[in-house]
Amino acid sequence: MNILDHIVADKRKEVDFRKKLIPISQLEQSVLFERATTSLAQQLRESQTGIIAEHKRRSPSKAVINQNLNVFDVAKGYEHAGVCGMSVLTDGKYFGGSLDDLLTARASCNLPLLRKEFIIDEYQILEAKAYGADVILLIAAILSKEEIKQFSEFAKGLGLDVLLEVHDEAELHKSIMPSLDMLGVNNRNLKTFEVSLETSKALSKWIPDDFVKVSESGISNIEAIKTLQPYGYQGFLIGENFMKTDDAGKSASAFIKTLQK
Ligand SMILES: O=P(O)(O)OC[C@@H](O)[C@@H](O)c1c[nH]c2ccccc12
Repeated sequence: MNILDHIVADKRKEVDFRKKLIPISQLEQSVLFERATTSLAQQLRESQTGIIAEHKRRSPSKAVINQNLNVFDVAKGYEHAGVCGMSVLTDGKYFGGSLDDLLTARASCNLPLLRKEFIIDEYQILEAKAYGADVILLIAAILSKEEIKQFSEFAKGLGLDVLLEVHDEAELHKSIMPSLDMLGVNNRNLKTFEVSLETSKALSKWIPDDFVKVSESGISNIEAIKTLQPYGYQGFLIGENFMKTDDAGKSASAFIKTLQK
């Protein structure tokens, strides 16, 4: 089994347990369930910079990135920096995140929030909504075409944007459907952790213009963005580069200022 198989196997157990603990009716009673969401896709279309900044404490590929920052400050800092949206890792076992992190980010800023999670069940989409997300991530590598359709339509019904993540041509071809807002190309192979911006370049031509193109992972400098923009990318998901510093918001701010020059 590769790491992704392990994550998904653990996730199935976790979701089964959560379902027993908190019934859907309770999730639907969250005040946030009625909140009007903000479209990240729209923000990216209107932006010159397109930065989606992530909160990530650790990852299976890098071990600890930073355990010392608090989500409330990071969210405020990112908002202040002028990012388009924030991604919040909610997986606990492999990334050290939680749904509480999402809630804290929601309480701290008005940015569109992406629930960064390994979604394998509609229940997790209801959780995303109940904890203040505006966007969900769907990962093509762990879902069938039918699941992508079912989950994305379900999310759209709740007013959430959908970012669909792919890593190769086959995943992309099975995924293109009208219920998605953004197509993300992950430069990191989640099975081997290899990172290459070439992945974004190679796949861009297969992404129809009606989707906002997002390049994810391994972006650590302005040059990477300048290289990817001509390929039609309008969104750039950056985690480690900001999170590894003492002040993620400040790093994002400096990055965006340089990008605007
Ligand atoms: O820290 P980086 O290299 O800037 O990457 C951020 C983000 O793209 C990455 O965390 C990510 C992309 N897709 C995922 C799916 C699950 C978990 C994490 C991810």
